[in-house]
Parts: sequence; C-alpha cells; structure tokens
Amino acid sequence: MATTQSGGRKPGNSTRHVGAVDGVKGRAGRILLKAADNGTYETAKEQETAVLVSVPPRRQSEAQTTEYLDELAFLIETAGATATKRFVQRLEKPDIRTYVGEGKLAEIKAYVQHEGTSMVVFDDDLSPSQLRNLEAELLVKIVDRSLLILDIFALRAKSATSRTQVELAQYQYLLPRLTGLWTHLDKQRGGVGMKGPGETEIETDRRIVRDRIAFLKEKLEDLDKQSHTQRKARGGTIRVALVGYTNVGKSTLMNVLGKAEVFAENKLFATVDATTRKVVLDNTPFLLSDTVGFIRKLPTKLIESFKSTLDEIREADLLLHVVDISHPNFEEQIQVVNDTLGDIGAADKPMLLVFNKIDQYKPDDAEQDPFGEVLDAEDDGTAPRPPLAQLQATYMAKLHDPVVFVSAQERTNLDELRELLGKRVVALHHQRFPYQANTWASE
Ligand SMILES: Nc1nc2c(ncn2[C@@H]2O[C@H](COP(=O)(O)OP(=O)(O)OP(=O)(O)O)[C@@H](O)[C@H]2O)c(=O)[nH]1
Ligand SMILES: [Mg+2]
Repeated sequence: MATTQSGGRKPGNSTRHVGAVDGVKGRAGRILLKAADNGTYETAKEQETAVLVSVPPRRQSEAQTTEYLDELAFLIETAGATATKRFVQRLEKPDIRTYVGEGKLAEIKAYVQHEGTSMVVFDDDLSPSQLRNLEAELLVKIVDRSLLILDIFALRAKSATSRTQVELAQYQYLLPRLTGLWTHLDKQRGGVGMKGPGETEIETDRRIVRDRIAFLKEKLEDLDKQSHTQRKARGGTIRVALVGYTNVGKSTLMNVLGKAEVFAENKLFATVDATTRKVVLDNTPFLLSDTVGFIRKLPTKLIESFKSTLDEIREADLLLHVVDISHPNFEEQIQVVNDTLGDIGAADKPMLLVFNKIDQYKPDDAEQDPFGEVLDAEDDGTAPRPPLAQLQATYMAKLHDPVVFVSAQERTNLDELRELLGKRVVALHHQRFPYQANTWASE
C-alpha cells in the first residue's frame, strides 16, 4: 500500500496529487488505498490512520458536532482506514488559507508528526489553495469530504456505468486542483533525486484530464441511451424506488421485499449500483429499485455525474423513503434526503415513509416499552426521543399520510408495509393504466 509517511514523501507516486496517478491512467481508481500496477487493489496490510478535523459554526451544538464527526469516522472506516484523533475548532467560518487557525494547525502538525498519522481528513471541501497550503504545512495526505466520498464510491462501483460515473466525478474534482498541488512540491523538493514536473507537464496533464472528461461524458451518454431503452421497455409497469440516507437499510428491505440478493453491509454506500427486481403485491406486479444512498454534503459533481443512476429515482412512480429511526440524527437525515431529491428534480413524487430499525430504537426512558407513555427527556442538547407511538402519530399528522414502522432485519411489521405498498401500487396502476388489467396477463 502506498502510504505517505509522516514527515516525508516517498519519491515516485506521491509527488502528484493523490487522485492523479490512477486517474491519468484512465480508470476509476482508489485514492486512499492505492491500486497496484496490475490494476488490482491491495488489501491494507497495515491500516492507515487518520486525524479528523472539523470547523463547526459556533451555533452548532456539541451533540451535533459529535454526530457529524462520528459520521466522518464511519466514512473513513468504510474507506479502509482508522480515525485515531479528532480536532475541532469553532469558528464563524473556516480559515481561508488553512481551514483551521494557525494555533490549531500547529497542534495538528505536532500530533501527526508524533504519531506518524497517514492522513488528515477534513469534514468539508477544501479549496485548491487550502489543499495546497495544508499539504505544504502538514506533509501528509490531505483528504477532504468530496475526495473521501469519491474514494468510497470508487471502491463500491461495479457496473460499467457507475465506474464511468465515478471516474468522471474524480476527474472533475481533480482538474481545478492540478496546479497548486504541483507548485508547492516543486519548492520543497530541492533536487534530491526527485525531478519534479514543470509547468509544461502540468499543462499536459490538464489536457489529458480534459480529454478524458470529454471522453467519459460521451461514454456515459451512450450507456445512458442503452439504459433508457431498457427502462422504456419496462414502460407498462409501475416503478417504485427505495431512497434514503446511506446505511438506513434500503438494500435489506429490497432483499426481504424483492427476495433479491443485494449486498447489504454496515458500511456507508454499500450500494452504488442501482438494482431492480420485479415484485408482486395484491396481484399487481411492479418494479422495485434499490438505489445509492444520500449523505449530507454530497459532492455536487458526484450528483451530476450520477445522472443515469439517479434517473431510476426521477422516473419512479412512487418513492419508498427509508429512514433509520434508531439514528440520533434521523430527522436531519430525512431533510437531507428531501433536499437531495429536490436537487435532482424528484421532489414532488408520491412518497411512502418507512421507518426502519425499530428493533434498535430506544426511547429516552430505555426501561419503557417503545410503544408506551410519553416521558420528559433529559436536556443534553440532543433531540428528545419519544416513544414510537408518539412519533408515528406526529408524522402521520404532519404528512397526512400513513407511515410504517418496521424492522427489515427482524422482519417486524412487514405485512403492514406490504399491505400499504400494495394499495398504493394498485392505485397508481389504475391511475396510470386505466384500461389495463392489473394482473400478470398484462405483463
Ligand atoms: N438493527 C437493525 N439493523 C438493520 C435493519 N435493517 C438493516 N440493518 C442493518 O443496517 C446496515 C445497513 O443496511 P443496508 O441494507 O446495507 O443499508 P442501505 O440503506 O442499503 O445502505 P447504503 O447502500 O450504504 O446506502 C446493515 O448492517 C444491515 O444489516 C433493521 O431493521 N434493524
Ligand atoms: Mg444499499
């Protein structure tokens, strides 16, 4: 594994930006864990370590900050490294030069050098100049949120389409960052057997990257035409898409509803490729698609390049919005999903809210039966966790729509979900195809 050691860079591949080496070769490459020359990915022999850094606004609660850092740690773990330390600095906004202030930067540097940490991970996107300054100062791999998410997507993407989509997003991320990343290294290098790239080489690389972006866009258009034709062929059937925050249990639900074998794992972005299965409820067949999960601060370039995967959502007749009720931030996650649906032009779709993982849900009084009485919550800055019955009533009143509480894993209340889903599908079917019988005969 090409790990950049603390305090010094390995000659060779680390003189370029972390994404560049695999990128210029022209395939969606891993960034944190480097691909071997033969194109296979090494399993980490020695785990990479990461320091997490966040600059929350002053008004953000302590609990919220911890939640966000927990999520970042989870992302890092999913990418194959371990978070060993967290640095938080409350600022009105991040420092324009180095994201954190001077004092905090010195603190981080001291820690990284002492511990030999392999990378520093930032819970936001860094500007090209911040990235350059931080690399020059900390002398280890600098990873921002987009780079990290792109890396996980590169790890997960399996189909030709999703691999092309990830690769496109990686190049788009890389392009504006090519310049700075080279120049500061030039200054540091000082000629000890490390002949650095000059401006001409940067220009050449930029051109290669631009060409590659154009090529990938074309390739995606072709792939898109094919999948559009495929989707059109399914024209006479109601389409339902599972949507939701990452790791809420969409694939698990797909497996139990669609009797499919979809990869589900307690890691973020287990699913990057959309999968579709035919399901029959109330004698009405429909197509159920499992889709990629959303996350806060999802890189916009990634959303754009994932257009054809997201078409699965845009073209659906009904969305099954899965929520992990046991997550302390589930309400914000609902909001992130709704906002992202808005961004991709799928905000006004009929939706059924499915609250999953009720087996893991603990109301504030853990002794209490989850469907029991309301109790006062302790004020520790986190939202109170009322009993499920109360939550259900609140959401049903708010949405004027039934909501279902299930455990996909424990198979709890799935009949209720099937009944509700079946009714919606039959209604949509009659609406869409008024002259068509809703039986297998029509298929
Ligand atoms: N306790 C509990 N765990 C569940 C339940 N449903 C799913 N899980 C677990 O949650 C984790 C994530 O499940 P997935 O089905 O992969 O979630 P996903 O929404 O498809 O995630 P991404 O594809 O990463 O967006 C897995 O470890 C599942 O076993 C549930 O009802 N209860
Ligand atoms: Mg999944």
